[in-house]
Amino acid sequence: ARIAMSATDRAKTLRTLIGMLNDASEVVIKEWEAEERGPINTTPEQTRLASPAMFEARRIISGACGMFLDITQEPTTRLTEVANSFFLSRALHIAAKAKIADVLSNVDENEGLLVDIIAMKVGINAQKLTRVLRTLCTIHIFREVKPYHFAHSPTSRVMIDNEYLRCWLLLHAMEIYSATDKLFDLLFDPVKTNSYNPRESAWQEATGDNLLPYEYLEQHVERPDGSVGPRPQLDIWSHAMVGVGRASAAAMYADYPWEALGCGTLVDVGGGVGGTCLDLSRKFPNLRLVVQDRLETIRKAETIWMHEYPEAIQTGRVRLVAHDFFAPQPIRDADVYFLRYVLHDWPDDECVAILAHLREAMKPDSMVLVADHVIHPTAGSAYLKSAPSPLPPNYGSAHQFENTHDLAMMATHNAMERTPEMLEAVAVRAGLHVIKIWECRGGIGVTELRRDVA
Ligand SMILES: C[S@@+](CC[C@H](N)C(=O)[O-])C[C@H]1O[C@@H](n2cnc3c(N)ncnc32)[C@H](O)[C@@H]1O
Repeated sequence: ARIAMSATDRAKTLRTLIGMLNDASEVVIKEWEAEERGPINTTPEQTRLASPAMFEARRIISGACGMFLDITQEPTTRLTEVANSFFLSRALHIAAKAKIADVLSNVDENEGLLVDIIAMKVGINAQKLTRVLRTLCTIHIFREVKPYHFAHSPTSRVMIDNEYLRCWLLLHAMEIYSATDKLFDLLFDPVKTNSYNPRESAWQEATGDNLLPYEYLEQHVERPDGSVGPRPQLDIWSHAMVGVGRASAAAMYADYPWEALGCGTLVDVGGGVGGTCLDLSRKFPNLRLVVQDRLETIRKAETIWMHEYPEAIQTGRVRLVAHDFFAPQPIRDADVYFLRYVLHDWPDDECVAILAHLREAMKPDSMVLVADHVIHPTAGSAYLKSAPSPLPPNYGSAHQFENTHDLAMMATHNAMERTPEMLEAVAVRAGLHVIKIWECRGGIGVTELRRDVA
């Protein structure tokens, strides 16, 4: 039988949502006022990190607006909008590639810049560019201040002279975008649909070889300027990772109790060039740190650290060590084995292998800290705080990015973001358990794994 909400129920839900929007808006307004009164010289890190109240208010507003639209919109209209919303992404990709934000950086907010001038600078037909920009203006990215004259909106302004962000936006426009097209066929292929082989993902279908994303990006090719070297996309990826890492890192430092680690040893497994450890070593001078990654990455790390923080290396407080995380862990009995953005790159069997090597090296009170996006199941999780009713337990629309990013992991690595329950299932196979999750304001969570449940 069809179950439809009665008019009375719908009205009740709508009114509750309006109440929530009202209350959350007051929190946001108070924060804005406090910001205006507050000290001007906050560090960029503090500026980016919302207070816990602001973070919660934003989640509620986003979830409530999503639900409000769903209830009030005509269903076919809404479904149609979702079906072609990839053109919104495409319009943003085009604006990022054309560096429209920089072209408009000094333009008068009331006058705007005539589209013909913008078009000439970026090399796109003026009428077509108008339509791309109007698509974005409709969702409040840029503004058309008078006919054919464009200026910044508060949101588009963030893109000015922000190469890290530009690369992060563009990242979604390249192989990941082509892979979404291949995912469509792949999921219906009776054999390939069941593969969790990282070399059989939509990425390989899109690139036409069997290389993993990083192998592909690092592959030496002839570049547009005639030189031979890694693919030009690698630069965009590297910049994008710095940008996104910085944005989520501030919340991770603020919302996990790092001080409690005292003068313990933390091994950053698959730690890249050691960006997290660079921050941790400055903020928590008592910590002893080991960065492990593949040899080529560790070589890059050595150059960076000798420039950024040579004393940490010279005194031996920070060590940079080449190590394959699919081999036995050489550093035994460390207090913490830390994995940021590592497990989400791998299917379950590979994660079990990585964790089993750590389990083998752990003393009884060692822990593994996994920093990754946490998928909050739509029907809720015992490990995570549920949103207030009538929002879905995972805050609905406010959780959208975690889910779409999970699909990006599916398309690029045949891997996944995990729910706490999925991570627990993987951990158990390696002899570990999920003990606690610190939900950080930046969208990632820090999950503590131990050998024994206390
Ligand atoms: C997404 S990056 C995350 C880097 C770092 N943890 C961070 O949060 O910035 C994944 C890292 O895993 C490393 N990696 C991949 N395969 C590895 C392996 N078999 N052994 C060690 N590191 C590996 C890569 O070189 C890369 O630095």
